[in-house]
Amino acid sequence: MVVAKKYVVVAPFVGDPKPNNFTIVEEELRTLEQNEFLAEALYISVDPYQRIKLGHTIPYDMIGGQIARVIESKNPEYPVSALVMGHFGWRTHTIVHEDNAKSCGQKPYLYRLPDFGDLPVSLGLGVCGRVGNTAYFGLTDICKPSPGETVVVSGAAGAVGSHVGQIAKILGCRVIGFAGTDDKCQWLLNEVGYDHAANYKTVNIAEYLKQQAPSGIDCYFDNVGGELSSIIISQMNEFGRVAVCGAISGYNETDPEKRKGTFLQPYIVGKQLKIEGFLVNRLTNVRGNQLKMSIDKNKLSTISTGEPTYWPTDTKKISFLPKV
Ligand SMILES: NC(=O)C1=CN([C@@H]2O[C@H](COP(=O)(O)OP(=O)(O)OC[C@H]3O[C@@H](n4cnc5c(N)ncnc54)[C@H](OP(=O)(O)O)[C@@H]3O)[C@@H](O)[C@H]2O)C=CC1
Ligand SMILES: CCCCCC(=O)/C=C/[C@@H]1[C@@H](C/C=C\CCCC(=O)O)[C@@H](O)C[C@H]1O
Repeated sequence: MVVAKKYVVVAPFVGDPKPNNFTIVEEELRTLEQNEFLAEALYISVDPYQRIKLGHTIPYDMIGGQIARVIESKNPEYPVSALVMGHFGWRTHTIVHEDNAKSCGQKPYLYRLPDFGDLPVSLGLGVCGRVGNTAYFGLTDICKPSPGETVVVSGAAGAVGSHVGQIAKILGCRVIGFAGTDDKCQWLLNEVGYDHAANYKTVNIAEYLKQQAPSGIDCYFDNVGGELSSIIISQMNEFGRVAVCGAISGYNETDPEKRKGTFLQPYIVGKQLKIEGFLVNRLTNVRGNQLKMSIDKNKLSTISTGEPTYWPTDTKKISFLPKV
């Protein structure tokens, strides 16, 4: 009999998530029924949305995507040793019934990974998975940048932002990023390929943008929300486009007073801006063929020719997950 270990959220998140928000529980798994398979986690994704996905009554099993290997199967579509991406949560072993997995709220819920060749399969959670798709579809479907335009990215050194910058450069744009340390900014400039990068904690953001984007901003990929975003949006050109991807500056903030923002409507109306929020699942569902292509061919072939680049993250044992 297989005993799974899983993370259970036992205390609500207040501020930064902490180890005592979780406990690890052992779960004895039953034998497989027809059409089920047993998946063993190889890589588990730790993402900002996991702390704000609401509607759960404590205690609940921690959510999240993982790359897993099929180690036992009664489903010919998922034979032993196949690799899958699935939203199984933070757990070591999962009995998966394809129909149940497909009806869970977080699409894309379950699919087999293509052969990644020499590339690490963890990319199925990164550039060849939701991270890459969020960057690619958010930028190209919503910002729709043209060559020569100026694109600003917040959360630029994060998983999504570092890919947005690379894709924008591939599309021929001038790219400016904001990140929270000088080291991250150097990395953006020297390795990721951003044209300009600044530490939003120490720089005068409005002045910096006037210097580095003297002709104004055409596209803004917003990962953070809050005051940084308000300053950027107030400097956009006529018909500028904003892809609102996330609002990480507020995820740990429990004081509603600190979430109040600048009155932006005059800029939005005066400059006739388009500001659109998105969840990557909508864009990948609409462009389902491209999602398949991106994990089958496009992303992998562009990686193997050198762009976009990915930076594998150190992997840790499951006991380290809350610290990540
Ligand atoms: N819409 C969608 O479908 C999806 C949205 N997202 C969103 O994309 C965003 C980025 O996700 P991802 O790249 O995976 O995250 P990462 O965890 O890789 O990076 C997030 C970065 O955000 C920065 N950050 C944290 N707090 C603040 C703050 N107060 N102000 C400005 N920056 C801050 C931090 O960098 P620093 O040190 O530079 O501050 C941090 O490293 C998130 O908002 C996430 O919710 C992600 C996936 C799908
Ligand atoms: C202010 C919320 C911004 C969330 C951005 C984000 O990281 C989205 C990630 C999605 C995630 C949906 C998570 C929260 C959405 C809240 C609304 C809801 O459906 O409850 C998940 O579904 C897949 C990620 O791409």
